[in-house]
Amino acid sequence: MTLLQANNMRGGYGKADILQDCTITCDRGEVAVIVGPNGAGKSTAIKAIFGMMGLREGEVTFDGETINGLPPQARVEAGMGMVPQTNNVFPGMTVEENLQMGAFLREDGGAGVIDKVYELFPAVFEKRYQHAGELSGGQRQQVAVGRAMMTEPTLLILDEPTAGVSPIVMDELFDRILEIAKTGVAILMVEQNARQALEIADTGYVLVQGQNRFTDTGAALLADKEVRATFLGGDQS
Ligand SMILES: Nc1ncnc2c1ncn2[C@@H]1O[C@H](COP(=O)(O)OP(=O)(O)OP(=O)(O)O)[C@@H](O)[C@H]1O
Repeated sequence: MTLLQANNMRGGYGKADILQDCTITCDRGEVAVIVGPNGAGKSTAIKAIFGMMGLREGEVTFDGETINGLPPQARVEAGMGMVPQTNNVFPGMTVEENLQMGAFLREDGGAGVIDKVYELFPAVFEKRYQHAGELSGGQRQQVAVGRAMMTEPTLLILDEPTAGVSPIVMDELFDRILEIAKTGVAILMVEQNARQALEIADTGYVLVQGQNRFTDTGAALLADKEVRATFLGGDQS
């Protein structure tokens, strides 16, 4: 049974449907990446999957249960973790406090998990007593991912984790994300850096006007002439 199955999603803000029959799935240990032009509905798709937006049609199942009616907090309890695109850390709190905030659902306070997060992100460990607002963009993203990991999610959803970071920092973040996937966590990620993201994707979704335009392995999408020409900025290798 696939961990996340979001079938035929239709919905949007107000009267307009941004998502038009959009289907996204993601399984344990798999990296699924959603790419596509600006305004295609990529962020909207993951908002719907996380319960931040209702659907007019379609069904989202998680771990075998239909979760359409559940609010985000209940989805976190069910095993989803979310890293929003912006405002994803508390700048006036220390790094460690940020991580502890991520453990709000845990009865054990997350003591053992914080060590795992520090192991995954040594730079975060080094800065643990600094205010998150003082960190570089890449380090802040690591804290944001670490915060989401504090509930030990089975599905980690990331909205453009590499926005505004340098290529080196992007590679580093993708390496960490792959490491998380190797532990069996399902990763669902929206990315502007489509080429680099598809390189690490087991499955890629090219979304256009709220619909699946292409769905294939990351490698197959990177090799597809039309995808390259239309969505990956030309035919460079
Ligand atoms: N809260 C909102 N209220 C109304 N319309 C919205 C809202 N958020 C997004 N939209 C609109 O929905 C459409 C899809 O937006 P969305 O952010 O999902 O696209 P995207 O593919 O993630 O694009 P980008 O790469 O630019 O972030 C856009 O036309 C956007 O203006």
